[in-house]
Amino acid sequence: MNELRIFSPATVANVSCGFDVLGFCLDSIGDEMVIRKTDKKGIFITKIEGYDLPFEAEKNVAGVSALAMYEDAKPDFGFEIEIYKNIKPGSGVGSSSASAAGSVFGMNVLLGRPYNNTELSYFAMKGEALASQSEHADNIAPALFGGFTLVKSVSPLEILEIPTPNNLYATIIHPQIEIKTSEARAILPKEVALKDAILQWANVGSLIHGLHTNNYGLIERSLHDAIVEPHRSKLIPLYNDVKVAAKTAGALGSGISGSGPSIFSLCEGIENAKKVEQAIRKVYANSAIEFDTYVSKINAEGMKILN
Ligand SMILES: Nc1ncnc2c1ncn2[C@@H]1O[C@H](COP(=O)(O)OP(=O)(O)O)[C@@H](O)[C@H]1O
Ligand SMILES: N[C@@H](CCOP(=O)(O)O)C(=O)O
Repeated sequence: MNELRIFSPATVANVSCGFDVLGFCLDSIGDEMVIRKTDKKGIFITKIEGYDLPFEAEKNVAGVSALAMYEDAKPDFGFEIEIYKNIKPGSGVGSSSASAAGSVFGMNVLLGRPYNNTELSYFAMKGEALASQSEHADNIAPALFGGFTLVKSVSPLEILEIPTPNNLYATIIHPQIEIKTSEARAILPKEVALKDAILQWANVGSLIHGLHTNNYGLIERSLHDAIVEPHRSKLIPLYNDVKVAAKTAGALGSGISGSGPSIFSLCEGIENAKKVEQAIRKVYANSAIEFDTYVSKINAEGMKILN
């Protein structure tokens, strides 16, 4: 095989209480990428459609992760990368991670799959660091593994796959403003109060237990963020109104998706997820801000090979 086209999914990182460690993979939003072997050695980004992004491999997250893997694999050929972007950069649903993870996923298939998903996450993290100025894998791991993932540690990289209750859906609203992950990280405090840390690790533990035991009530009671949301929510217009509307319409809970501005809600069942979508659309419909909404099953598979 010399060429393949992939679907590289969007993700929701953090999942309220799990800043930098928890994430899940979406089904209905993502980019497409074509990865092709070429005789000329090196990494070449040859096409980008959808958004204006750099073609130089060193300046594009897809190129940086590809170079990290290429330097390790040392093949006697090169790769061309085409990026068909649907996920707006700065959206908070893993625009950068879809590209950073997509290039290495596709190259790995063309190389005969020498790397496992954790190794691919390691290379992808190098690309993600270009966009966010930080090496985290909570947006990359779910794109590569699918489902929910927990990044237990980045050095050494250890990623755990968490089971997803069958009837769990996500509703996303993406207000069309750009928040760069690097900027949303820069406003966070360097230290946290012990009382907030206690709340947070109790919620992370109970959210993981709720996911393992299909306990929607426990998931609902765990979707709280005492540490990051108070700072970042100020960057997102109508944030609290969306949370209240989603809860009133039956969501288990809502939070900032990744570094924002997208807001996710988790819902039991597709009917609930669609009701929540209608309710949060009404919140933004009365504003001057353009927005998109999506309802998605949790994508258990992650990346998909299209042909
Ligand atoms: N292939 C790429 N896809 C998306 N963003 C990229 C890519 N390459 C470089 N970037 C840069 O990364 C930044 C967007 O990443 P980030 O702020 O993390 O947004 P998101 O939360 O949507 O992933 C922008 O500055 C963008 O120019
Ligand atoms: N944990 C990171 C996740 C960023 O995700 P993205 O989808 O906004 O790229 C953070 O919150 O900074």
